[in-house]
Amino acid sequence: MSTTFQLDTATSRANPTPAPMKRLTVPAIQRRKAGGITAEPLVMLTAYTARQAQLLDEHCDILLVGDSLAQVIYGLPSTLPVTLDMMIAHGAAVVRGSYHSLVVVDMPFGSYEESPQQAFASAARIMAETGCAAVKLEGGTAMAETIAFLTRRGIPVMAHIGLTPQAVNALGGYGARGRSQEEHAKIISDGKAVAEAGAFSVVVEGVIEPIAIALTQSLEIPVIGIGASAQCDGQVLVAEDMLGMFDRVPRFVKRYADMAALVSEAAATYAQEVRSRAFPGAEQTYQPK
Ligand SMILES: Nc1nc(=O)c2c([nH]1)NC[C@@H]1CN(c3ccc(C(=O)N[C@@H](CCC(=O)O)C(=O)O)cc3)CN21
Ligand SMILES: CC(C)C(=O)C(=O)O
Ligand SMILES: [Mg+2]
Repeated sequence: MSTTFQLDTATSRANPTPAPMKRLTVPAIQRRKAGGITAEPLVMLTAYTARQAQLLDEHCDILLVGDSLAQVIYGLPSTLPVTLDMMIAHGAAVVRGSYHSLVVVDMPFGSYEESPQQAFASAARIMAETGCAAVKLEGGTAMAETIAFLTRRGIPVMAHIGLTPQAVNALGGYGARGRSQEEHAKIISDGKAVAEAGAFSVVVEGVIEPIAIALTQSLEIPVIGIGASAQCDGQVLVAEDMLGMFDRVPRFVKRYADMAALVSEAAATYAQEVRSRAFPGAEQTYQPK
C-alpha cells in the first residue's frame, strides 16, 4: 500500500493545521433527518482537488469525490473508464484539503458490481488509502445485498438511484427518469431496497419531482437530490457546473459564478502583456542587489 496520509483521529484530517473543527460523521449526517424531517437541508458539492476542497469545505456538509471527474477533469466521454487508482488519488487530495465536511468517494464502474466481496476489497482500498468516511455506489435493488455486506463490515454506504450515469449504455442517455409507470415503481422500490440494506443516505438523480418527494417522505435516511426536488433532504451538484467552469451542463444545474469567463479574461490579459513585454514588470524581476 503506497499511502502517505497521516490520519488525525480527532478530525480525520491529514494535516490538522487550522483550529481543528470536528469533522462531520455519518451518524451526525443521519441525525439531521430525525423523525423523518430534515429541518436544514444537507449541502453537498463535488471536489476533486485539495485546493478546491479547502475552498468548499466550510460551506458544505458533505464533499463528494465524484466519478464525474471523468468528464470534468479528464475529458473522458463517460464515467465508465474511471479507475480505482484515479478515485483514490483524488479522494486522498480532498481529504487532505478538508477538515469539516464528511468526505464520500464514488466507487468507479467495474470495481463493485461483480460481488459483495469485490465491492468490499475495492471499498476497503478507498477507505484505507484516502481516509474518507464513506463510499457511494450506483444501483438499487440489484446492489442491496452488496450494500448490506459493506455496511455490516463497517463501511458506510451512500446509494445512488434514478439516473445512474454508469448505466448510460443501458439507459440510452442522460434523460430524466421515472416518466413511465414501471420506471416510477422501480425507482421507489430501489429507494426502499437500499434503505433496508443499510445505506446511510441516498442520492436520487434526474427524476421527475413526484418521485423525489415520495422517496423523501417515505425513507428514514436522508435523500439527496440532483435534478430531483427542492423538497429533498439535501442537494448535490458538480462544483465545476455551478461555478460555470464546465462547458456542457445538464438542465438541473444553476450557475452561481462564471469562472470560465474569469479564467479566459485573465489568460487573455497575460497573453497580451507577454506579447507587449509588459510582463514581467519590475516587481516580478530579480536584480543583482
Ligand atoms: N459535469 C458533470 N455534471 C454532472 O452532473 C455529471 C457529470 N459531469 N458526469 C457524470 C454524470 C453525468 N450526468 C449527466 C450528464 C448529462 C446530462 C444531460 O445532458 N442531460 C440533458 C438531457 C439529456 C437527454 O435528454 O438525453 C439535460 O438537458 O438535462 C445529465 C446528467 C450527471 N453527472
Ligand atoms: C453527480 C454526483 C451525484 C456524482 O455521482 C458524481 O459527481 O459523480
Ligand atoms: Mg458519480
